[in-house]
Amino acid sequence: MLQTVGLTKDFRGFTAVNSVDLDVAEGTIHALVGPNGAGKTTLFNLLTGFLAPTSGQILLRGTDIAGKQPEQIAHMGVARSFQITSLFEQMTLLEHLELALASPTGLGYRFWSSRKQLGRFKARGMELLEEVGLADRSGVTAGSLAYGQKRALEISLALANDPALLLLDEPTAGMGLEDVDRTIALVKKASKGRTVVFVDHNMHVVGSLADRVTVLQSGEVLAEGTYDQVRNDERVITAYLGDTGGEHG
Ligand SMILES: Nc1ncnc2c1ncn2[C@@H]1O[C@H](COP(=O)(O)OP(=O)(O)OP(=O)(O)O)[C@@H](O)[C@H]1O
Repeated sequence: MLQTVGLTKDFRGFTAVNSVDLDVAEGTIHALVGPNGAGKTTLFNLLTGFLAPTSGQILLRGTDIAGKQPEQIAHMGVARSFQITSLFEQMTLLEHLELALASPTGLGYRFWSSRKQLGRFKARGMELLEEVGLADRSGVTAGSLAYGQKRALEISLALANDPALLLLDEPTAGMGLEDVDRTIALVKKASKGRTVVFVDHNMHVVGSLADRVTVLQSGEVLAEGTYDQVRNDERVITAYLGDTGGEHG
């Protein structure tokens, strides 16, 4: 589904992603982990076109998408959620979904689109809210949601255009235990029929979801394998013990 070959990103002489070879099989859930500053977010930004690579290839079902614009990559069936919430506080949940569903059509993100035009996305919007457990909140503004619900809304937005590849940047960051478990169940459900790549610092989340885990350190792949393989890997243990970030669980 997704392969990177020698993927590299330099920021004025500092190599944040260094010759990364990643192989994500179709239909799997793949975790990217690593200490703070390992290059996970930069890698995500490369995969989704928010950054252009310095060198290397990004093959999406065999087509090189390196250097393409985010919207071109989105049209090829890739969606992402962000580490920091990116919602419109004053808009209702259903309006968020309607706009997300309208965006790839001729309507685009036109806030002046008439209610009638957006209305045709209502049924699908409600289905998506149902999927993430927010159907009963469809008419409230995003600003009034609890943190965990905001993150669930963001996942529903990423799912709106039925992506073949879903990228989730720290889907459980800042969540309490209950929301974490709810999100694990949600991602499992959302992964049916698609490929998921996610970044998370919470090893409970990684162990519960990931078929494969790639461990990054200083921009390079340190280890790759199943969760049990990588967590028993000496190099991985050393990398984490050496990291004083302290949020890895
Ligand atoms: N635009 C930029 N310009 C210069 N350096 C950058 C830029 N973006 C990221 N970096 C550097 O690249 C390295 C990797 O950062 P990145 O955010 O990808 O790591 P990460 O693994 O996602 O970390 P975290 O777990 O803290 O989110 C860091 O040292 C960071 O300071």
